Amino acid sequence: MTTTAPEPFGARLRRVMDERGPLCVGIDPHPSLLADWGLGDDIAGLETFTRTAVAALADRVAVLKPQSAFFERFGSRGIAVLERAVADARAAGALVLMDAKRGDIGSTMAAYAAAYLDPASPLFSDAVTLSPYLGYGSLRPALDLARESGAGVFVLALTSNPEGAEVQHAVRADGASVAATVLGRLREENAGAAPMGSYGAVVGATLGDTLGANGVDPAINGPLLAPGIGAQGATPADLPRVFGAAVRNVVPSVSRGVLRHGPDPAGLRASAVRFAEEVRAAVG
Ligand SMILES: O=c1ccn([C@@H]2O[C@H](COP(=O)(O)O)[C@@H](O)[C@H]2O)c(=O)[nH]1
Repeated sequence: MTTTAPEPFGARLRRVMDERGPLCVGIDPHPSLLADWGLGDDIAGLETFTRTAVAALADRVAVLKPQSAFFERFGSRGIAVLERAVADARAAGALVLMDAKRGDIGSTMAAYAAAYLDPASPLFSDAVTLSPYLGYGSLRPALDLARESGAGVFVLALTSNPEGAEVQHAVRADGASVAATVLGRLREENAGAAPMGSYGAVVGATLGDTLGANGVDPAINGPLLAPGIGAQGATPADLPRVFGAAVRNVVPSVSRGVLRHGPDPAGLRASAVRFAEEVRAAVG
């Protein structure tokens, strides 16, 4: 029996970015948003919020990014809502990036990889966010399983929050910063991939021109998830200054900035369209 290799995440992402534009919308059911939408801070509220957001957006944005923490806080019933959201979003044509920021020693990392990157898992997603702070090499089980299953990863490099710099700009004995080291490893992982690799980085849209000032090159021949647009103060117009020539691989991400326009599905869609237009105007 012959089996066909799955199409790599990088190729699938490039295609949906070309078709729909590169916007990623986060599904972050904050307690305050549930209240604003007239919903209870309970499992019924979580379910209505999530279904509404997915139904409004999954047939038009490139990527939906559920924030796992907001589902985990409801225990197993929250995870069931998350599983359903992943399936519904993928069925409507969006790629799902599970924002779980997992990272652990290699043997445990293999279990996290099985949870998100094994197609047999109920939480299988097109990609997952990973934290490299147990050492980039500890992520190997996830990197290998992603390659096998045609999934992707986004490794934290330079996060959008101001506290990240003290760790990420720290300089190693050889003079390279932690962030530049993570980006360099991803560049190696993506070498030779076309149209782009499946190993992405998280680089905040909030960073202004600090990348250049710190000698960090975001060109990794892979996708660059850029959170921080909207509630954290960045705008699509900031993207060229942050990313320079690598801006073509940027997946700009906004959560509360769109979700605050719910619960009316038309309001959510109109907001996503506005952000998408601003991205197109800024990036081309
Ligand atoms: O550097 C990072 C990495 C991840 N995030 C996540 O993105 C969303 C941002 O939500 P907004 O409402 O658009 O501020 C959230 O889930 C974060 O955990 C990030 O902000 N920065």
